[in-house]
Amino acid sequence: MIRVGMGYDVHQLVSGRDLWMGGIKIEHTMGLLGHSDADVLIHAICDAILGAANMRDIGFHFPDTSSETEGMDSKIILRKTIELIATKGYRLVNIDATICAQRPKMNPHIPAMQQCMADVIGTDPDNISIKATTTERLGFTGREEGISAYAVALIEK
Ligand SMILES: Nc1ccn([C@@H]2O[C@H](COP(=O)(O)O)[C@@H](O)[C@H]2O)c(=O)n1
Ligand SMILES: C[C@@]1(CO)OP(=O)(O)OP(=O)(O)OC[C@H]1O
Repeated sequence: MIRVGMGYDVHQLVSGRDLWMGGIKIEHTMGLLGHSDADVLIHAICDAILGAANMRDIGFHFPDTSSETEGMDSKIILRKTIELIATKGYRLVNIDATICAQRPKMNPHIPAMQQCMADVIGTDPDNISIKATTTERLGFTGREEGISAYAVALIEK
C-alpha cells in the first residue's frame, strides 16, 4: 500500500539565531526563531510523513511546551518520525519539498541537505528532492520576515 501526505511550516527570521535548514547550518545574517532549532524544512517534511501515515503532526508528538524539545536538533525529530511510521509498518519512499526564502540562496546547500537527511532517514539522497524559490519580494517571505517550506511525502508498506 502507498500513501501520500503534505506538510507546511513557517518560522520567523530574527537576528541572533543560527539558520538551520534541512539539517545543516547555513551562514546568514539572521536565523529562524522557534522552540526547537526551527528547521522549517525538516518540520514540513515530518508533517508530510506523519500526514501520510495519518499520525497527527509534529506538534502532537513533540510539543512546543515541553522542556525536552527546547532547542532540539530537528534531525532527532526526523529520525523519531521515521520510527513512528515504522510502528505502523510504513517506510518512506520519497520526499519533494520547496523552501520559500528571499535569501539566502539555498541552491549551493541542497546536496548537503539531501545527504544529511538521507543519512538520518536511512535512504538514498535521490529520494529527497529539495527546491527553493523566492516569493519575488512579496509577502512575509519576500520581506524577509520569515521562511516557509512545503513538503510532500510518499510512504509504503
Ligand atoms: N532562497 C532561494 C530562492 C531561490 N533559489 C533558486 O533561484 C531560482 C530562481 O528563484 P525565483 O524565486 O526567481 O524562482 C530558483 O528556481 C532556485 O533555483 C535559491 O537557490 N534560493
Ligand atoms: C518542533 C516544535 C517542538 O520543539 O517546536 P518549534 O521549533 O517551535 O516548531 P513548530 O514547527 O512551530 O512546531 C512543532 C513544535 O512542537
